Amino acid sequence: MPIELKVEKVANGGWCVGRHEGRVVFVRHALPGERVLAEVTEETARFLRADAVEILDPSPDRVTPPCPFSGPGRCGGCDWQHASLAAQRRLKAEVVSEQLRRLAGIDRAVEVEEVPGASGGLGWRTRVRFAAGPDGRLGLRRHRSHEIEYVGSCPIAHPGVEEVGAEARRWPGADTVEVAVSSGGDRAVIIRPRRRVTVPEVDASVLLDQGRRGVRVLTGSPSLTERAGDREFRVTGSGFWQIHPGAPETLLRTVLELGRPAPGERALDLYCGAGLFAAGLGEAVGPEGSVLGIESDPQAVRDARWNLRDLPNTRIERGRVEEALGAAARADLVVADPPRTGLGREVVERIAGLGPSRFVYVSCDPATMSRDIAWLTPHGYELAELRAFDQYPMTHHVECVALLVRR
Ligand SMILES: C[S@@+](CC[C@H](N)C(=O)[O-])C[C@H]1O[C@@H](n2cnc3c(N)ncnc32)[C@H](O)[C@@H]1O
Repeated sequence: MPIELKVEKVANGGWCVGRHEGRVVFVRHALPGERVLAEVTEETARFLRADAVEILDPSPDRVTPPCPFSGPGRCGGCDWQHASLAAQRRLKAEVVSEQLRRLAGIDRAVEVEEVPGASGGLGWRTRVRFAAGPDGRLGLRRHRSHEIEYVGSCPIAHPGVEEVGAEARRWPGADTVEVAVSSGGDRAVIIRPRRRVTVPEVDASVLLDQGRRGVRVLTGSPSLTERAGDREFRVTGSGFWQIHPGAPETLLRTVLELGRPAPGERALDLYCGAGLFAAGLGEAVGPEGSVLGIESDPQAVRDARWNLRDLPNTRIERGRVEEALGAAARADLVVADPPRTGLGREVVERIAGLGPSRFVYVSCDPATMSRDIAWLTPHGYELAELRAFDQYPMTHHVECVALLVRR
């Protein structure tokens, strides 16, 4: 039986908050201010989760979703297809502000900026990992489910991903099939096999089999070429690279603007991936300065070392930041771009112990970022600037770049 809800404010993670018989309800497919009928999808003692299945009073921000596969019980890839792009950015800004206030005690108005390269919030995703069903058909996972929504196409995928045509083929034996297009013009298909895969014909220059024993090249070369500014980066297989085409340059520029690396300084790039920020830092600090990048993925470390081979002042250390940071001595500037889980207390304390005058925190989760900022505050750091970017339109995700300075 659906329940009737008056939807209140937005919450982190693509939910809005309502109330039912004294319990909080986290509701998807709704917008603040709406009255909806919602189907309960999960019930705990403290809260309910629900999907809005009928909109009784729609918000003026509601639009017809551009994707025919989105909606209650359908593809779980997007959260805000039913909101205008302006409303999505407003909701994300509210979430970042709220997390900073609640978890770090900081009152700050936030504006979420557009990232160039995604007209109307569509056609931006340069890497899409499809799940393969038992018959080899491809689709995307439903929200909080292993079930697959068999999408004929994905409107947030970059046109190059769609041109590969992977969703139109069958991939018997595959577990997942990732399609990646690079700014250097490569089109790659990376297959994770469940058993022997029968590979269909697709329009890709690179075909890789990324099994348990590493990357096996079926066609082309094992790596893609990405470009940011006037530099080229090698990224092997499904190694990390920002998935919005405008993100590498936007983030690199913002990191350098906020961090202001100066000639002769010592900088760290934690969770450095293929070396995007380390490259910019290495150029800025010059031959008298130095940059240490730390990264745990062995293939990303090999890529970063290759990408920075013309910058002898940069060094990449392979290891988990939690352990490898112990060997670092002092730093003028620290840049960190951790996964969604954030830094954690141990890494926060190690960073503070290095005594940088500036710390630039690149984060894809405003909750863990705000928590880490709260842990940095007693060490004498304060939030000086914050930029937020709509790097994942149609989803609830938002990218922040925060500058913390030592008082
Ligand atoms: C969000 S990506 C950032 C990469 C890079 N800054 C970029 O923009 O291309 C995070 C990176 O951290 C690495 N990573 C994850 N956990 C780590 C850890 N505990 N220590 C070191 N690196 C880690 C991942 O392999 C990934 O390359």
